[in-house]
Amino acid sequence: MRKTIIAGNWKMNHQRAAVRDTLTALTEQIKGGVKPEVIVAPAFAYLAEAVSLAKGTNVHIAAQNMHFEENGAYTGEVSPAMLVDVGVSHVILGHSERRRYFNETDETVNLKVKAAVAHDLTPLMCCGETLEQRENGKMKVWIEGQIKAGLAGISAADIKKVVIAYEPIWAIGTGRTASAEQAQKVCLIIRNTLAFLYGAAVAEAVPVLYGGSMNAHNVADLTAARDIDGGLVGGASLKAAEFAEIIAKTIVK
Ligand SMILES: O=C(CO)COP(=O)(O)O
Repeated sequence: MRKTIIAGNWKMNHQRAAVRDTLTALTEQIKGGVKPEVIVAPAFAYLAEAVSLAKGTNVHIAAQNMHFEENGAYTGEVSPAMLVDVGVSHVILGHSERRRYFNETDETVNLKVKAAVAHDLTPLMCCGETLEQRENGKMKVWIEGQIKAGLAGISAADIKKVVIAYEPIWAIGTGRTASAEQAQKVCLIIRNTLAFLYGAAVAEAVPVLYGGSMNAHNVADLTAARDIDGGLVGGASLKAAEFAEIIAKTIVK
């Protein structure tokens, strides 16, 4: 059975007081036994504080990015070892905003996925197509390419430590969610690509999440789909009550 995961990507939102208030309220609201695994990704500045707030609760803390090197002259960067050192357990890699605004490529994403796995950090590797690619019939080839390139050199043993997030760029922050049918179709493409690379049994074990305007109204529909194993939630994860509702309505198959 695959894990079901709901992850909140806070992006560049929430300063110290809001991090504290939201995490405290969230852990309170979901403490009575939670079915999906819950992850929250605050900004770098608050990771240590978030880890200490989440200690002893069922919320895991993720970073939103990292460098692939251990240390060195990389001004402004944070290494995998530093994330582990502060108690972070997961890391979002290759988000489309990082690809678009910070020149992330499949090659750098791949180096980061390898580094994460080597440090026992669980990577949430993102992929997703633009509206133009979708409308031009290029979605399948694009997604397969992102998965293959992002996972190059990752062994069958290590892929079991990886989570994939399908985030169609046209659905992020737009209020325009992919329908459950559209999202399932792409998550199946991803699983078939994993099966091509690692065999069907291994592919069945890898969680594939959907992200893009996910909310309390659409989460049940989306997570009921066979190959959607949870969500990577942006805007709707910023308020504890709304995020807790999403978690509560997630279908764990
Ligand atoms: O990018 C996302 C999560 O990583 C999705 O963002 P929204 O849920 O705000 O569309």
